[in-house]
Amino acid sequence: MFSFFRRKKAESTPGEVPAALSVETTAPAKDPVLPLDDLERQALAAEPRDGVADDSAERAASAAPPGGFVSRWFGGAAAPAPVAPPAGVPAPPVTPPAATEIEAARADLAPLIAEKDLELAPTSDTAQAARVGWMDRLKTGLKRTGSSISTVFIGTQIDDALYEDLETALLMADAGVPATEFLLQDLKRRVKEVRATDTAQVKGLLRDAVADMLAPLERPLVVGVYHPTVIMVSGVNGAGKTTSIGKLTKHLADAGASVLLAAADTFRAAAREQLAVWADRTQVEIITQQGADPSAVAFDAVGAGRARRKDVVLIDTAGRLPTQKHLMEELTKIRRVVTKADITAPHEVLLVIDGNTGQNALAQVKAFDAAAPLTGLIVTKLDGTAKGGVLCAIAREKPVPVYFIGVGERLEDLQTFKAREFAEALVG
Ligand SMILES: Nc1nc2c(ncn2[C@@H]2O[C@H](COP(=O)(O)OP(=O)(O)OP(=O)(O)O)[C@@H](O)[C@H]2O)c(=O)[nH]1
Repeated sequence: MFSFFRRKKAESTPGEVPAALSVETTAPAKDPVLPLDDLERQALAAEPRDGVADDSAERAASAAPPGGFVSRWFGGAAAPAPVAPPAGVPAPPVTPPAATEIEAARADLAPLIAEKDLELAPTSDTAQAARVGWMDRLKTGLKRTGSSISTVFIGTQIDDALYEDLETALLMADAGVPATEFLLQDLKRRVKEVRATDTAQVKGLLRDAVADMLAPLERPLVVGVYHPTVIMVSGVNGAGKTTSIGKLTKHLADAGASVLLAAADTFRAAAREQLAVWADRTQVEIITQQGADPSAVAFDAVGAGRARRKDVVLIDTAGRLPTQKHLMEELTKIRRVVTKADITAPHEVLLVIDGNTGQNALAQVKAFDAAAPLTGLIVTKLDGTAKGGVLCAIAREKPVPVYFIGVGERLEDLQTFKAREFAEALVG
């Protein structure tokens, strides 16, 4: 699910709900590669880039509230102006608002919320089929490797052997030791509580336990509180970043948001071309600069997003491995430079993980979070994996919200993560 708050027109009377919502119509991208024009360059050049305190550490700490699940912070209805302070003047501290302030901001914005919370719900029969298909394919994957959790419950006895088999099955599905131990204990408690007498009941209780464990990861991606909402997308090579950006762009554009893509993978020509294809398909603009510093592209894109009054700027970054220290540092730099272009940005830092990666996905979450604090995940390729249990490991050991799951290569194959559905697919 993502919530999309419409832009409040500057000329609107306070409290007045604009009759015609002010989201721009995205112009068809005739030439998908749009360099900054002179005026925009001058406007950006006029904005000092120096003297902005690096508040990333403070923000990293503050963006992780107890439990670590609230993935974003709001500046309230009156978001801080997205400009850098004059040179030499230290940046004002960016303090995340308290929960009550967030609620107040939401209430203020309520009349401006488009339609209501928009959800990446299946909009067509095809998408509905893809969703059903994903659940089937996840279950099939688990069966194929002989690690099906479901088969554990074929017998009738609730005994130690059942729990042992279940432990093995959970570990085989890459749930990891801490999550597996937690789930087993939780399950035993539930079994005792309801005095379960047959294994079918136990299976249902395990579904509940997994769903409860994953529930905190089910969070909406909110865009539209900031203009533009700047979303950085990171991940290892081939995880599905560009494809996911394409899919997300489609959903955002369908919801009426104007999107600007930034190809900050400046090394691989194919990566830029791939993003340009998605831009073309979804009819949005894209900023690319061959061979440029990725941070410079990101900086320019944020500036262009403001100048062109975009609702969302999506920054695609190059694939990198956590072991490639210099590339991880580059990610830190991109994030820092984005903050220089807009002191409130990036508003979201997403990590795309390949659902087939299993336990390594957890290591990726930790490593990327250390380089550029994460606010959300997109888990791809869940249409054919035996390792979906890793989400339990993430929930237990490094809880970062899962905004979306990828269940195929088509545009409509991006689904909102639903803990209960996932638990049902995993447990069978
Ligand atoms: N089956 C399946 N394939 C996917 C999914 N998401 C992405 N892919 C495929 O995975 C491959 C890699 O996707 P990309 O989007 O190019 O990955 P990337 O992370 O941008 O790659 P780099 O730029 O090389 O780091 C492509 O063939 C995609 O079609 C998914 O949810 N399911």
